[in-house]
Amino acid sequence: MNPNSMNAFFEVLIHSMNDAVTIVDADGVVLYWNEAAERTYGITREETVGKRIGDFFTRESLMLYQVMESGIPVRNVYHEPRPGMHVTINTDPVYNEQQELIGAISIERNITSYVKLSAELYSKPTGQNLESYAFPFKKEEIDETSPMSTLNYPLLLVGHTGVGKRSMAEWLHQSGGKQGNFVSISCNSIPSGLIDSELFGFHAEAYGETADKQLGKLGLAHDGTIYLRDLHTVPLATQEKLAQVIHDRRYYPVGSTTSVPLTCRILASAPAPIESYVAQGLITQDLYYAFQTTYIPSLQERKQELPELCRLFLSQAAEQMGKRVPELSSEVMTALTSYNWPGNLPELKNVMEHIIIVSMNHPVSSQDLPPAMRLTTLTDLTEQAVPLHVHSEEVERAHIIEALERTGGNKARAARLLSISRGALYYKIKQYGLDG
Ligand SMILES: Nc1ncnc2c1ncn2[C@@H]1O[C@H](COP(=O)(O)OP(=O)(O)OP(=O)(O)O)[C@@H](O)[C@H]1O
Repeated sequence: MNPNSMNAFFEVLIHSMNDAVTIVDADGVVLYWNEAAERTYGITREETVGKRIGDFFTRESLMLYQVMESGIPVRNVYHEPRPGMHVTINTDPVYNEQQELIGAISIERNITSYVKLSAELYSKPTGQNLESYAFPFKKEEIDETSPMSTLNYPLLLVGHTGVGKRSMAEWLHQSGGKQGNFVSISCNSIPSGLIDSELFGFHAEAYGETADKQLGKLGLAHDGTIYLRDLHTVPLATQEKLAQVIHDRRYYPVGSTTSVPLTCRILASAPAPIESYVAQGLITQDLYYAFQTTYIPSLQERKQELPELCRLFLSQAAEQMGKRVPELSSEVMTALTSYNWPGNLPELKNVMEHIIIVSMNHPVSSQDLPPAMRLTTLTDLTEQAVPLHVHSEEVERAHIIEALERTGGNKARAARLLSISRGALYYKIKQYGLDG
């Protein structure tokens, strides 16, 4: 394909994008200004193309100049270009084949509707029970006949650490109207030699123990639910027995030749991706297929629920500490949404507790967040005064006049404000005939 056709494709691509695209040459002169940019800023292509970007925008243009100077791209910089409009910006320098700088591209994603939605969801209580609302599955969404709600159906909850598997299991137990206990067992904390008796109990005669100690966790969960956390750490021989128990719905206490009926529901958890644990032989095929498997998404896959979860954990922490539940500003919600949450719900809980401890102001600002999740804003990146070289001559002249007026004619201070040397300012004052 010839390069001109390729250019035609790129041009259509850029103009059809929903993100605002600005392309400037190495002097900051606008080469491209797509339709989304026209919509976002209310300035037409005809007005911008061929002009210096600095004549229209200060901070945005500075970022383009900065990446051209540093050669380092910037990602996900948050900016509120006008009140109520929220964007995140990616900017990259562009080089030709000889590695010479030829300009820069900035792509701005308008996240206003998302930020507004988050703020709305955060501020409008739904009137539902928060605990259950905070689960990735809604009670009414779970079909009565689905394995998730069907009583006594063994269910394996798969997901990364801290996604809420245990809470989900407890909720299934409670909402299933079980009479018996919810008994949880962390399989990786039990020495492998003891796990069988821990689960199945043992025959009193074989060990001479008291009657109370005969019951294993399966027995203690009579008419209730047993939750086996980290199923993949159960020794393989015990896994085979468990698969058999699920199949027969009966089990043998250790040392006994008489089987007893299984009267509880078995729920278990394992990390994702479960298939790799099965492939590695850490979970036997028999046991894996004895369960229905349900994937619990990580927090970064269910960010739409962040406002609810924030509200839940904030109110829990506030109640514990006897404090008021603070408002979260849209800037904070944007920062929380941009973060990836590798630690899932416990990390979110922790951050909400941190906010309650440190926040003195209402609403909470992004400064109240732990440093790793504070937003980089355009203002952070472009804090210094506006250097003169970003503007065209006409605008440059106006800026010099303004700087001189602001400093009462003090040329040294005006030069500092414009980020140029005093000598350069004298030269420009003369060039623009401002010395009369
Ligand atoms: N729906 C919910 N409502 C309230 N708190 C919740 C909810 N879901 C999870 N949590 C909280 O999130 C934290 C992590 O949840 P949980 O212990 O259930 O995760 P997990 O996936 O079982 O963790 P692990 O991988 O360590 O076994 C807990 O503090 C729990 O109280």
